[in-house]
Amino acid sequence: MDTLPLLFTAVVIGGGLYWFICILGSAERKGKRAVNLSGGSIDDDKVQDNYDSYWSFFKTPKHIEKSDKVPAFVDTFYNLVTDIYEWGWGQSFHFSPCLPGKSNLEATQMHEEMAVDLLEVKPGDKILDAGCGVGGPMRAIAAHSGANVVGITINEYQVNRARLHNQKAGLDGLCQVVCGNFLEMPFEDNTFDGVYSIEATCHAPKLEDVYAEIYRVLKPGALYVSYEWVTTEFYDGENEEHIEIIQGIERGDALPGLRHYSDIAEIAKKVGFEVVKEKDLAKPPARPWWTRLKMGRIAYWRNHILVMILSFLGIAPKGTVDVHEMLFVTADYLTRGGETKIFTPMHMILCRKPK
Ligand SMILES: C=C(CC[C@@H](C)[C@H]1CC[C@H]2C3=CC[C@H]4[C@H](C)[C@@H](O)CC[C@]4(C)[C@H]3CC[C@]12C)C(C)C
Ligand SMILES: C[S@@+](CC[C@H](N)C(=O)[O-])C[C@H]1O[C@@H](n2cnc3c(N)ncnc32)[C@H](O)[C@@H]1O
Repeated sequence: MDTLPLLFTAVVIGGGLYWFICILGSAERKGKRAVNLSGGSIDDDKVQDNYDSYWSFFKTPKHIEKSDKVPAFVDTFYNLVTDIYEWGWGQSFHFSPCLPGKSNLEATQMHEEMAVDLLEVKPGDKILDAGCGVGGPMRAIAAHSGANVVGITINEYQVNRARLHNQKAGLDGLCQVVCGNFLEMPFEDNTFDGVYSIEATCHAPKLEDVYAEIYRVLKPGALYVSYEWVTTEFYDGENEEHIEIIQGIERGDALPGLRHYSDIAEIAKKVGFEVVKEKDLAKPPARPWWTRLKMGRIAYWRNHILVMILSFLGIAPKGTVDVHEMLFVTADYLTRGGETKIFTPMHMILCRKPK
C-alpha cells in the first residue's frame, strides 16, 4: 500500500485522537484540558480514597454530626472537582441568568459586575471575595471596578490556579489570593471597603458564623453582598420529591444543609447587619440559569467517555470517573431544582455594617 495514504490516515486518526483527548469538552479556549485533570492537591494514587471518604460524609447531609469537620471535607471536594469545573465550565464557579444575545462568559461577567456595582466602591478601594474559587469573579470585578480584590479560599490548589490566572490576565497587581477559612479569617477588624461572596457561604455549617466574620472585617458603613443558595417559597418540606431534589443538590455540592430564603435576612440582622435589600435574581424577567446545565446528555456522555479513557490510560487519576459521575447526577438535581422553582443559586442579599 502506498505510504502516502497510510501517512494521511495516520495523521487523520492521530489528529482526531488528540482533539478527542486534549481539546474536546473544554469550556474555554485557553482553559483546563482533559489530559491535565488532577485531584488538585491530592496525590493521584489517593484520589479514589478521598472521593470515597467525601461521599460517605456528605451522602446523608442531614445527619452530619461533626459540623466542625465540614470545612475539611469541603476542601477535599474542591480538590476533587476544581479541574473538572475549569475544564467543563470555566473559571467562574457559579451560575448566571441566561441573557439573550449574550454568551455564557458575557452573562457570567455581567452577573459578577452587578455584585461589585452594588458595593458602591471606587478605584483603589480594598474589597474581599469570600470563597473566591480560581478567581473568575475576582478578575472581572477588579477589571470592572478598579478596586483591589483580596480573595480567600480554603483550597490551596485553587489559590495556585487563581494566582496563575491573575498573572496571565495581568491583574496580579489588583488581585491577591489567600488560603484560609472564611469562618476564621486572617484579617484585622474593619479592614475592607466592601465584601462579596458568590455562591460560597452555602458551604458554611452555620451561616451566622461566616456572616459574623464578614461583619468583623468590614469597615463601618461599608456594604456586603452575597449570592446565596437557598430553597424558595415553592419548597415543601413534606414533599418527597422536593426532599429528594434538595438532598441530591446538597450531597453533590458539599453542602451541610441548604437554608430557606426567608432565614437569610434574619441571620444577617442577628450578627448586626442592616439589610438594604434582597432579591432572587433568578426570578423573571431573568431567564433560566439552568439552561447551560442542560448542555445535553450527549455532551455529558462525551465527557464521561473521555474521562473513562483517560482514567483507563492512567492519565487521569483513578477516582476521577466517580467524581465525574457524581457531578453528572448533581447536574440533574440542580436542573430539577430550577425547573420546579424550589431552589435558587442566586438569592441576592445586600447588607450594611452600621457606622
Ligand atoms: C456553586 C457551586 C458550584 C456551581 C457550579 C459551578 C457547578 C455545580 C454542578 C457542576 C457541574 C455539573 C456537571 C459537570 C459535567 C458532568 C462535566 O462533564 C463538566 C462540568 C460540569 C458541567 C460541572 C460544572 C460546574 C457545576 C455547574 C456549589 C458547589 C456550591
Ligand atoms: C462554588 S465555589 C465559588 C467560587 C467563586 N465565588 C466563583 O463564583 O467562582 C465556592 C468557593 O467557596 C470556597 N469555600 C467553601 N468553604 C470555605 C471556607 N470555609 N473557607 C474559605 N473558602 C471556602 C471554596 O473553596 C470555593 O472556592
